[in-house]
Amino acid sequence: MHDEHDHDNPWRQRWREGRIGFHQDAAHPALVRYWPTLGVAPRAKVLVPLCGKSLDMRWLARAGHPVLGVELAPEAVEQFTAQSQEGVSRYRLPGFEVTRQGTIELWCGDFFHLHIHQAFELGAFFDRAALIALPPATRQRYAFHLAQLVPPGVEGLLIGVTHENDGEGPPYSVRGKEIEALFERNFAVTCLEETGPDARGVAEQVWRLTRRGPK
Ligand SMILES: C[S@@+](CC[C@H](N)C(=O)[O-])C[C@H]1O[C@@H](n2cnc3c(N)ncnc32)[C@H](O)[C@@H]1O
Repeated sequence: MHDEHDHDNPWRQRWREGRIGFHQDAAHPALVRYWPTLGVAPRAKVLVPLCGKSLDMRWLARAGHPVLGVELAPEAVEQFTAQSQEGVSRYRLPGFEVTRQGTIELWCGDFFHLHIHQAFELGAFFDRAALIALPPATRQRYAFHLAQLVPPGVEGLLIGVTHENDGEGPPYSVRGKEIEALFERNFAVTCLEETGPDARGVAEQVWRLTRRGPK
């Protein structure tokens, strides 16, 4: 099987070469706008799959949430922790090298290897450019895996994009119908906002997902 940790993994190459155009220099505006409208408990731990070095994690931590980010590229983890003066501690878990800075834990490894027993106490999740970073078949695995990790009642935001070059990515264009087909079985799915296409024809959608099932 393809080893996601492989040095030749395309994402590892991107990070090594600094081709990280997806990174934003501030927390995502939709996180700031919509997070407070979710029913997430104040100190709930937030899972950030495929987290990169996103400042969304700093925003969530400042809002009082412990954060568990999962990221394949050690470069992303190093660059993230270097943004702050705060001390860092490191330890190993099966499949992951964990770096902790304050209330933020970055688990370096393959998201698909994150086991439900390692992901206990997750109270929310935030996906910006995670699902849409993945090709179609892997998106199904992602939706299923996320559903396995979070207990019923847990809420999260998912920020995706659509564009005209269907089939090309990342970022892949993932339309509303596909989001619903991927998640509806296990989540209540609501579109909160759709921004019109920008100059490159890329439109952004903000989704609220609530894990179904008895609490
Ligand atoms: C499009 S970027 C988005 C990063 C971040 N969410 C942001 O908004 O800046 C996708 C990230 O997922 C990471 N990644 C890809 N596949 C992964 C996997 N299977 N497990 C963990 N991280 C992965 C990549 O290295 C990359 O940093």
